[in-house]
Amino acid sequence: MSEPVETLDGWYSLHDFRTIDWTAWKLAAPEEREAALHELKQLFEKWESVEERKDGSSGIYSIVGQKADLLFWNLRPTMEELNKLENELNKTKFAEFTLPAYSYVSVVELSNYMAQGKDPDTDPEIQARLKPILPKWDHICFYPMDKRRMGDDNWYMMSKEDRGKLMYAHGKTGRKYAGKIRQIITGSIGFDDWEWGVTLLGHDVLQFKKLVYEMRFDEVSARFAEFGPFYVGHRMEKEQFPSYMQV
Ligand code: VOV
Repeated sequence: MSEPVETLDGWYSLHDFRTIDWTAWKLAAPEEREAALHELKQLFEKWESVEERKDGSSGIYSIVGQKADLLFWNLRPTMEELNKLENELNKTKFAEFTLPAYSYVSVVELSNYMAQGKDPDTDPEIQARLKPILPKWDHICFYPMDKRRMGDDNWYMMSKEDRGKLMYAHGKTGRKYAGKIRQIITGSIGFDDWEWGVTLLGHDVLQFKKLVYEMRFDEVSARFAEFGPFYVGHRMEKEQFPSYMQV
């Protein structure tokens, strides 16, 4: 049997994709729309204060294309907190004008393929990666993925050493994009339909295409990666929200 790799697990993650019911929004009275936006602003402020206390992190994104209009991405120390937060959002007036588009439940994950003998509980760099305050970079790309289990291309039947070599080459490709793209890998085995969520943050949207394309040629992606739907979008400040919703 091949040996599993140990994972370090950090904050829990909920990617909550919504579609706006523009017809209902347009039909609503201006006071109703204003009240909905005011209530939502208060919720965003609450998320901001959680982030200031470093008890979690949140991002609001506008999604391009018909798969969704908005992404609310929240990271929290426990899954219960995410569940509470989701419920709170669902009870807002604003949520009455949204339809669920997609959601993804996972936990920030680091695998110890590249373990360097650091103590994960005290090492500040590892802790910052496990409990990431989302960088305020302009663009986001999210997709779920699996590692293939088919015939000779079965990731889970390979030795840890061989998997480690492929992951090393993967990391080498990724590091070429240092400063351009930040990746946050979240593990979702047992939580959601795919094995990992890949979230990329960048200053230039084109760099997502360049990185994902280049990685397709790495053996680990070429032989083993299966991909779900891709979502791409732009970060929004809470102050931009009223003009985004202006009709
Ligand atoms: C900025 C780009 C970038 C960089 C630097 C990077 C580096 C690294 C390192 C060093 C490691 C291993 C240790 C750890 O940190 O866990 C990983 C781990 C992982 N990655 Fe990665 N990855 C990137 C980017 C990056 C992308 C774009 C993808 C999607 C693949 C593609 O083809 O579309 C991806 C996937 C993953 C996954 C699913 C894992 C977990 C695999 C497992 O079996 O456990 N990743 N990744």
